[in-house]
Amino acid sequence: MEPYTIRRVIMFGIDVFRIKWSTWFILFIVPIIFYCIWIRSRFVRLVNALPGPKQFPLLGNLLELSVDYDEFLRILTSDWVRKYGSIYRAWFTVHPVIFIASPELLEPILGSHSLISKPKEYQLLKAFIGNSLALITGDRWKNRRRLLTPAFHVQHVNSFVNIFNEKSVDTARQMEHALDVRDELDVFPIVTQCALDILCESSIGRKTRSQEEKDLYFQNLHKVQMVFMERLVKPWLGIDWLFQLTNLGCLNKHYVAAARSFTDAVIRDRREWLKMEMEKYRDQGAPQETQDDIVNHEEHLYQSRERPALLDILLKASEDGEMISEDDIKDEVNLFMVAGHETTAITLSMCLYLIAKHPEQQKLVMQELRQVFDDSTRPCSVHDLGQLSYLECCLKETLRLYTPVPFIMRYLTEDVQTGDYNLPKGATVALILYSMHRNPLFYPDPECFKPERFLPENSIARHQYAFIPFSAGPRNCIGQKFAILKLKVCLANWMRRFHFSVKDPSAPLFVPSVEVTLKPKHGVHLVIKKRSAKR
Ligand code: HEM
Repeated sequence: MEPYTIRRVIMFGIDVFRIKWSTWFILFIVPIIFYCIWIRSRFVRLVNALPGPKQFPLLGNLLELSVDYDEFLRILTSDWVRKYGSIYRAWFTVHPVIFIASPELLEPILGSHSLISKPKEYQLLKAFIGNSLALITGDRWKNRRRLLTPAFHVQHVNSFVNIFNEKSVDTARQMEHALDVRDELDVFPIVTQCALDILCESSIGRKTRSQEEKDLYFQNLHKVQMVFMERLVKPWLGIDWLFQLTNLGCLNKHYVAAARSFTDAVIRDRREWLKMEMEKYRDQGAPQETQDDIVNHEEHLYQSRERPALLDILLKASEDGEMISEDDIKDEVNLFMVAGHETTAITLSMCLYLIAKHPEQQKLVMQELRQVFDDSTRPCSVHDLGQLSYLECCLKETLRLYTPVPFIMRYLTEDVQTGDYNLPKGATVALILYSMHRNPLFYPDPECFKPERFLPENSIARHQYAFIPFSAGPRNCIGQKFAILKLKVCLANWMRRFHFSVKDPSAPLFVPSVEVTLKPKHGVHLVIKKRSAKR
């Protein structure tokens, strides 16, 4: 070999060696140095000052949490609360989450007007609910919340009682038909449909879509939530670009598009209806009609009882040039459809289940219903609903035992002192409502269904944050009043028509499974008998 060539080979070898070392340095040494500095940082020291399971470098507690969802939730909501107490931390690789299950400890967070940010975990739902109220923060959230709040004012919500009556009676008819074939029924799907129909009519639009479209919507919604849980349990799937490359990422795109197409169609229905109404009006009024008359009529349509509150407000805001785009409207509608129907469907199903399991409490509810309605199946009025205080206790006890939203999360934008701990800015906290609602300190014999806990005389001494199924503070559930009214109407209408029981009363209370909201894992199977002598 020529000396020149030998020299070049040697130089190349040295270059490769050099490149290799610099690459090694960048790939391994620099991250290790960063890691060593970070592990000694104030943030990590404060997080690790909290009790919690021993973590492995880089992996954190991932090995213990690489289990199926039910197990994952059992560990977080039960095992670790019992082992480490009402506040503990767990590491998801290098991302810590601080879990809190005590009213005193979560009050400084939920009660604060500045701690309203949501952590990155919620962004996993962004493809589905985009920049909707539940995901945005800061001034954008404040403005949007201000815009939507009037749709949930008491008078407005009260005006939906007729729809609640009509839809729940339709559902009662469906139950009756189903009973011609069998006496035991899984009420969860039928109640879920009722909840969605109510939401479509009262908040979003007059029409619900066809049965096939609704079924498809439910299926896709379920799949979107399963993907969300999968990404939560497997943090590497939380990296968007990586997720998009996976098969699950492709499937998710399809599920999201299919679920969103249902709500797009609902909005389209609404717009078409409005256009038709305006055309009808123009055809009737025609030549002497002034622009003012047309605007007044438009106003009338927006305010009419036939027009749904929420979508009206959004459409009107977009027409008035407020900061809400067509995509924002779609995102908002998607959020309300899912937040409004799933939570109420689970509460209704579980309340029926608990009442079916507890004949004594069912008798007490029936006594109260007879006092208010005699034996009639007439529609409920707002006044009637105010008198159903024992039914309300049953509802609250259901929300305690089967809290539909078991976790809520916040991102700390500032340090927070709670109890003996200083929680650092930048941390993610998960408030475990499900565990807090089963704390024997506030609820002796917590697994038992005891609606009397919520009688006023038994609630006075309880911490105001010990029962918060609708969350609390500035970012609480905007649909709370709507939900309570809807739940009461449905239950009052169904219970006056049917007696509910379970086939095997000695069977243990079933295990719920969790997606974003709590779900009955194997449905809610009840024995239903028609009550006699209705007027
Ligand atoms: C039993 C029924 C319901 C329960 C238990 C429930 C529970 C909750 C909870 C715990 C939150 C707070 C979530 C968080 O902080 O991350 C929330 C927020 C929300 N809920 Fe509900 N909800 C119910 C019904 C409804 C209904 C009927 C609607 C609408 C029609 C609704 C719309 C919303 C919206 C839009 C938010 C986000 C509020 C914001 O971020 O400003 N919810 N809900």
